[in-house]
Amino acid sequence: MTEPVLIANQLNKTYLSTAGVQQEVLKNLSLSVDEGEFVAIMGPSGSGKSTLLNILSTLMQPSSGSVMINNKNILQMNDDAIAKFRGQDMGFIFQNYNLIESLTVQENISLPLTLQKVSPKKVKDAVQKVAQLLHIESYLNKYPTELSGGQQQRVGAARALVHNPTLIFGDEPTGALDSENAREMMNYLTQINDNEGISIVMVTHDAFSASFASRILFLTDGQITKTITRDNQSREVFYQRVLSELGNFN
Ligand SMILES: Nc1ncnc2c1ncn2[C@@H]1O[C@H](COP(=O)(O)OP(=O)(O)OP(=O)(O)O)[C@@H](O)[C@H]1O
Repeated sequence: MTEPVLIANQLNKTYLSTAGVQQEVLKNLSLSVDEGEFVAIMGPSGSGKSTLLNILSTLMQPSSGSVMINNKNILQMNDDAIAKFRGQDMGFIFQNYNLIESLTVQENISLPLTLQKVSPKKVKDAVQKVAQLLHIESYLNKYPTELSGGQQQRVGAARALVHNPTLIFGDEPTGALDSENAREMMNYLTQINDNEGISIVMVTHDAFSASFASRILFLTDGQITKTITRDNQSREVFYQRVLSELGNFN
């Protein structure tokens, strides 16, 4: 039986506006993600997707509720333990890549390992391996500004993967890509999910990207109002299903 890598229980999040008005953005939301699962989170703008992802990935605290990752309660860890945990167990892929312009591609990808004080030889080997997988070996010595958007996105993905995380979080990982690069990124995520058993939790508004997931959670007003699973359907058939579900929502 597969074990859950992530269990979120009864999450609530309330923001206080500058005018002092409280807004409940997540409402008693619970979910779990199994080892090796690929989960997409969809929903209308403002439904709480990014807030949920930020809480699941330790970047934000909920108002109440708990989050367990690999059997550890991440809300009870101190800042040092959280930083170490993020560095070792999690990978992040964002829409805007978050690459550091003054560092080369090689240095950007190395960052999670350098921060963990891994030996230079091991860092080099790990970067080579991930660069091969993502077909970016030829521009390891370039700077991010010399690359196209799709290339930068692949470098961001390489950095998310270089330390062998057990869980990858993506916030609109194909948001800035054209359709060809989006397809390539999703094929790549599918490959690491299938071959390395890395679990993926991804927020997207894009039906095409979501159709690569094995399960899709639809969020409305801070609650999961619908879940669909791909089971043994082809991606193409699942894509049609996602489109029709989105039609029901909009
Ligand atoms: N830091 C914050 N302070 C106050 N309100 C916030 C904050 N972050 C988000 N919100 C509000 O919480 C609600 C949910 O925002 P969130 O970004 O989680 O939604 P989303 O589903 O990811 O939206 P989108 O698809 O537009 O990115 C919105 O109404 C937003 O204005």
